[in-house]
Amino acid sequence: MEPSPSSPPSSPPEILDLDSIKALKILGKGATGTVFLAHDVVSTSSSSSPFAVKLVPKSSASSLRRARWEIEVLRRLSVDSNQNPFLPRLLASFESPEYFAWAVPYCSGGDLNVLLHRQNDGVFSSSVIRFYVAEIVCALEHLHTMGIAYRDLKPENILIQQSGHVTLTDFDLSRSLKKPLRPHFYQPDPELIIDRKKSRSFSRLISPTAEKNKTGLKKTRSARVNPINRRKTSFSSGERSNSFVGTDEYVSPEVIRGDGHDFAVDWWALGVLTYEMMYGETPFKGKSKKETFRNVLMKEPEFAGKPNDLTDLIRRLLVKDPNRRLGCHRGAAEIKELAFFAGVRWDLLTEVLRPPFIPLRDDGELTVGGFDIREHFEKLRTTPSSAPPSPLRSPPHVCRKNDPFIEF
Ligand SMILES: Nc1ncnc2c1ncn2[C@@H]1O[C@H](COP(=O)(O)OP(=O)(O)OP(=O)(O)O)[C@@H](O)[C@H]1O
Repeated sequence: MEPSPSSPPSSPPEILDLDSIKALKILGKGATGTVFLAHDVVSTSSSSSPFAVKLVPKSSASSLRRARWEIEVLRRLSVDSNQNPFLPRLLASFESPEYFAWAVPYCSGGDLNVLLHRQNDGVFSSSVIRFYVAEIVCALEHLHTMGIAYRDLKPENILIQQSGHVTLTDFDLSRSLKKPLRPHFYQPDPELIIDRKKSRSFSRLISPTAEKNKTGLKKTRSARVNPINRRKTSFSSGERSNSFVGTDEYVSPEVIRGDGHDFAVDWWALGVLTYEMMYGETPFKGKSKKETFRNVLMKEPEFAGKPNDLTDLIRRLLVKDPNRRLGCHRGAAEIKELAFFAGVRWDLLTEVLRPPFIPLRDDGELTVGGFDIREHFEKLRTTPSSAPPSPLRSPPHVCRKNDPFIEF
């Protein structure tokens, strides 16, 4: 049973002791915070592995609210009975008058944007897309059953764990909505739960219908829309939100129109993401934000080549009317039933031992020395316009392609 949004964690997360940790490098910098790779310099345990620490300055009421909310979501995801393999948990947190800091497990494979960009033609094969989309569907399904709309799905927010499985990150734009009342909303189709005994390699967990993508379209990084309120936020029934949030190429028509939105915004964004993984570019990108938004509202996505199960999935997710969009009635169950996922053993996803890309192990070289996160924060605070020192920046993550996986 899912805990209610107000369920307390089974054990309170620890206080992050900044005196006992050192940062090894900067993993990423977003609009609100800086994420460090850190390790515990006090712990004598040989098993203490590096973790990620996000530091968010209390620079405005909105950053304060969003950081508090992100910690709250992570706290809920850390409740024993509510953990999900494709979502992070909170390891520890700390609040000072100037900032919030919190620790989550380190994802050594970097993000999906970098991984996609590193492919020769900037696209994934349909079997790789199937693997990532299946895991993302499960993560979104879990959030939705908690009553949380994620609202910021994009490649930059999908991290690759050391195991090669995905983790969603960045919950500051997510929103608590009333859980769907329809009784069968999240009931999986029993026929999708298939024989557990077969191989644990993902290549055998799915149908071998990989069709090669032949486009070589260029990849661009999507820009985040400032979370501004288009209209006064109102929750008439608690089921819809009117705030205008997201990343412009990923924003759904209902958000642009300011109609109010619900969980269907995540299924729209999943359609954009899947398209981007297939073609290397998002479907509605224009020369300006205005043109992008016009395309989102008016233009149908273009598909090169013959229609197939993958384009069918994307087409159904990119339906402009949220009430006719795939997932709007029975949630993830509707998506899991599509032909593109035929043969996927949803209950075995985490047991796939050979995901498409496995990060190279770099833990050994990482756990020596480091710098003080607070000193780094102070330096940035006193020189606000200066960029973070470049040597601290993370080099592009290197993943090894999992050769057996790409065979089918
Ligand atoms: N657990 C993690 N392991 C490895 N890298 C991480 C982790 N968490 C975050 N990162 C890196 O840091 C980047 C920024 O993280 P995050 O998106 O949480 O920050 P943000 O300030 O909220 O960004 P945004 O502007 O998108 O809101 C990510 O894109 C990723 O590259």
